Amino acid sequence: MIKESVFKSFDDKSSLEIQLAERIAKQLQEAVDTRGKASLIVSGGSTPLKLFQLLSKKSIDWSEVYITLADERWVDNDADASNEKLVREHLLQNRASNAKFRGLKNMFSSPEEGCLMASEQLAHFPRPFDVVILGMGNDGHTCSWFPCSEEIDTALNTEDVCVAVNPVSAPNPRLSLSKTAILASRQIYLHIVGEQKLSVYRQALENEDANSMPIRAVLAQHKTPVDVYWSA
Ligand SMILES: O=C1O[C@H](COP(=O)(O)O)[C@@H](O)[C@H](O)[C@H]1O
Repeated sequence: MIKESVFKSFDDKSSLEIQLAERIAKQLQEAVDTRGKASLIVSGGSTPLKLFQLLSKKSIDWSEVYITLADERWVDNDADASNEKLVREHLLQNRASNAKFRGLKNMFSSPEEGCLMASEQLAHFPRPFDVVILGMGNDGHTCSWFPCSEEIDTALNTEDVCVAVNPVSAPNPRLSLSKTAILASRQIYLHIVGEQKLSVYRQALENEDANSMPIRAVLAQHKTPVDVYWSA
């Protein structure tokens, strides 16, 4: 059993989103005040929509905040499955419309071909990343570290920033930040909602094989602080 992460439980989704948005905004502004700029890595999927909307209204020097994705589906940027589309529609709005956003998807036809360019685009991001917001799937994946993919070992062990992933049980080829890149951060938040994800999270704490439960690669490490925000 691992107990390194802080677990915060909320009775409802809305209280979680309000408090997490407040905390992230404070950390980003502190980073700008201290180091002149800040970096924020965000996930896609369905969980963070309201959190993004709240964050977008926070009073931060957004023009000094560099934002990218933890992972992307290799689809057009205007496709419904695109994480970039989600971020543009829900986070890069209001005050956050001034942020410096770099997506992971580029003109190459596959994530394997686009991987190098995507990594290079992130070269000017402030490191370590100030804040990383992760989600988690019911199969225990985070970012696009899919347990069903052939690339899972690479995603968890490469020193490269990005990795191409082809999940078998989920749609779309993906480009994901690697474990090495994600852990080179000052603060990671795992944002999960619902009883099923709580159960998956608990299984990940018990299961010693990160390849079959990749979120464990984030939870079972001592390098980077991880706060888990869960609500019913
Ligand atoms: O495919 C993905 O799934 C996870 C979890 O998504 P959710 O819909 O269950 O919130 C997400 O964190 C990741 O960025 C996304 O590409």
